Amino acid sequence: MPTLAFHQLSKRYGSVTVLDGFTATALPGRVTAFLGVNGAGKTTSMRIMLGLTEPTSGAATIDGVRYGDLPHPTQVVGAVLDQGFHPNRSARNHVRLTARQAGVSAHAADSLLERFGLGAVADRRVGGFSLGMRQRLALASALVGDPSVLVLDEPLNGLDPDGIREMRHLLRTFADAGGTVFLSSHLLTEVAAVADDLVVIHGGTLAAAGPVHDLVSGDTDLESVFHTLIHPTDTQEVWS
Ligand SMILES: Nc1ncnc2c1ncn2[C@@H]1O[C@H](COP(=O)(O)OP(=O)(O)OP(=O)(O)O)[C@@H](O)[C@H]1O
Repeated sequence: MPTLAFHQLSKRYGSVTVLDGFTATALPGRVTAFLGVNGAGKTTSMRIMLGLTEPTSGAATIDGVRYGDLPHPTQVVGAVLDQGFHPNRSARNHVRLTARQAGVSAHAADSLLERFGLGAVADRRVGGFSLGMRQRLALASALVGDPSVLVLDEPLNGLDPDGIREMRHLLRTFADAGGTVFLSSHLLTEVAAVADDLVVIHGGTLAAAGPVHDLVSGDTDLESVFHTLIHPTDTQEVWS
């Protein structure tokens, strides 16, 4: 099962440096949460991992191979990024189209819609879907190629409590079966409940990484640990 690795990743847009030697890994069998303030470079790093953005230097690899060099990328990596759904396309057509591109049967696509509770609305246009329904559809599409890696940009956004519980269960099951899950989120309480490992990015570089239980313990919670990392002079140091 694949390890995701960001090696000395840098990305500049003109005079703006977004990533500045960012190095981190996400391991198989683990749910790794990717944290950072707005604009920290999480989406940019994920886009580089998925071959959608070119780094200025460094590389992002999946078991040592860049996404663009994988022979069958959709069978290795499932991704949820900015959900650019065609609003007039039905959920069924959307997943079937993704399935066709991945060389998967329409029947398998339909079963995924059922599995994600979208069977009853499968023929409705996605433009009328709630944010939570879009998240489910995006995840169903990401799983179409039966990948061993999931790269998910804010997959918990817009989900109701049941949706969050289902998502947690799905990610846990996926990782327990050996899969690699790498997800960004600002919902720290939910992250603490689902993640095994954390990767925190700040100032374009790695601010902290490691198992949640090593980083958050005793009377601290993830929120205060995160705050201390991002504003180290505000409070006493939490991490050594
Ligand atoms: N195509 C682009 N051209 C110029 N700047 C960009 C481009 N894409 C991203 N940026 C900038 O890079 C920075 C990092 O953006 P990014 O979306 O990666 O952050 P993020 O950590 O995902 O933020 P958020 O938590 O708000 O989603 C931002 O300042 C953003 O404006």
